[in-house]
Amino acid sequence: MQTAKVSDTPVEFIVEHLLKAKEIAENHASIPVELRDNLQKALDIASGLDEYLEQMSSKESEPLTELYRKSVSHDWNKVHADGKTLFRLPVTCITGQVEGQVLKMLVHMSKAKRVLEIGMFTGYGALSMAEALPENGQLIACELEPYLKDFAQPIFDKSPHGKKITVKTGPAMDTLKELAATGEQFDMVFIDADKQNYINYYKFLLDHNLLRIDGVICVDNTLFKGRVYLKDSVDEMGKALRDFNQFVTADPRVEQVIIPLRDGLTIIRRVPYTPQPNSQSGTVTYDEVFRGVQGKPVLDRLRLDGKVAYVTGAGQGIGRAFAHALGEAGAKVAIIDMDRGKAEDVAHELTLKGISSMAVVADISKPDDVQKMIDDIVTKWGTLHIACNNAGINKNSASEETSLEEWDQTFNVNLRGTFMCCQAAGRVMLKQGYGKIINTASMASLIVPHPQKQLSYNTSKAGVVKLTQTLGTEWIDRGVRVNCISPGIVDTPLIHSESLEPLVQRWLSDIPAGRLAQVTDLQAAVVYLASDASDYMTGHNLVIEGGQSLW
Ligand SMILES: C[S@@+](CC[C@H](N)C(=O)[O-])C[C@H]1O[C@@H](n2cnc3c(N)ncnc32)[C@H](O)[C@@H]1O
Repeated sequence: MQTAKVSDTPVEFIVEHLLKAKEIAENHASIPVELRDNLQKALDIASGLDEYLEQMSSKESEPLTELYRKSVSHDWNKVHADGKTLFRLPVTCITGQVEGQVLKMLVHMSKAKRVLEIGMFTGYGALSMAEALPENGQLIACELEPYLKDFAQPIFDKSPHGKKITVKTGPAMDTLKELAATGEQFDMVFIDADKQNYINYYKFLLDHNLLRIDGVICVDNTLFKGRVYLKDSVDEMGKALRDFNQFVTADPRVEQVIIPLRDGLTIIRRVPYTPQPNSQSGTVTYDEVFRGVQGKPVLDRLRLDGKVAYVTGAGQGIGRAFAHALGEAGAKVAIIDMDRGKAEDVAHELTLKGISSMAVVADISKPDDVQKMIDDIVTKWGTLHIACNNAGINKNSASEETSLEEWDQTFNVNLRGTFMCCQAAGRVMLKQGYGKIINTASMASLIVPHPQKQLSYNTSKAGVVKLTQTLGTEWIDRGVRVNCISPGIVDTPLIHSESLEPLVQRWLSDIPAGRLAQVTDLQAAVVYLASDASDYMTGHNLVIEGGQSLW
């Protein structure tokens, strides 16, 4: 990678001055050898830094390499002399590999979906950030010079991430006004344009809510060759950046840090700022609605970090989806299934996603298995907060022909098994004064699904609802909430079996939503019922059936 020939960053200036000092020392025989040695050591440390950072940071993608090469070999003086750009663009203004990698990391870490760049140049920073955006992510790049949009676009087009980038040409402040007028908001902003306007861009972003709370602003060149802190430095740009840094430091709406990378990169986070009551704060009501319960905004109250959960029947279908959802929300999850292979596969899936997980084999119709599964979880993770009793079976037969064997099998798993799980989990939870039990009931607890005949299933699921209501009211004053979820007809491979496939069309005509449920339609509900956000809900049957029970 080509290094800048003209000093541009504090480190490059340090190197330049050390080289001069070394030259002077070499021309003066009276300079002690010790001083020369120390100068050389300082020079080695300073001059090796940038190269080492480049070597030890992830390599850029091919489109970025091409973009960099094309940018540094372009004759920008000629472009300006030919009247193609308003200003003469110095090639040193390109964001390089290391800073590009930092920006990319920040997009990943902040989980940004919408990014704004102010000052694109040839698009190195824009493409670096776009590479970290999700498929549906969007980056808007503001650039004064239309020439640069035409320069960057062919390389953006070669990258699978280029389609996420929209370039808006013209003065950035005009674009910011347009974006504010349409109520746009961003998760991350990179300010890297005309230095004198930094403060105006920053103020506009915060004053017009263009940056979401907890969003991040990265600002380049905030050390400006060291001139922001050098006492004898008086040039316009250095002064603009010094004023900018001071303004940000005094702004209570943000937290910030300057990283001494290249010419200085400030990272600013917009914090949930609450002015002191009694200040000139108008009619703001400073209660939990405003601040969030325990200071947490509503989505944070759905998090399950530090919680221990289990899901029965988690080897496939709804249970697997529940286990993923609880894990994604932060819980450790025990995958319970009769089938060891399936339980281990799902536990492995969770581990791949960085979720703590364990596979437990249990037949929940057997009391010893149920007790052992609870003991295994408590032994491994010390406690249990969330019990998701989902395992169940469904057998079809005309009622006049339903055998006692079918009835008993269904009830043994669906109702007796669920009761045993509730009881064993409940004993741990009542002791600690906290727990969330979520049972899987069914829309069949409310209506009689047809034309299939499933008396024992329907009756057992109605029993699950009554079990839930009874436990939910009996245990809530000791901190244990019990609720259930009643899914409609869920699109699983079973539905597409030879015997059931012909019924699908019939069911669809009974469903206002016009489609079967996907297991993912149920995931948010289990997280809600498992979280503190649902603490006032107990004994509830949460029906998710696309409206089917209403027709
Ligand atoms: C330091 S370079 C940006 C480098 C770029 N972020 C990258 O990743 O390589 C500054 C850019 O800001 C643009 N610029 C300067 N004044 C501007 C303004 N008022 N509005 C929009 N862009 C501006 C310049 O044309 C130049 O391309």
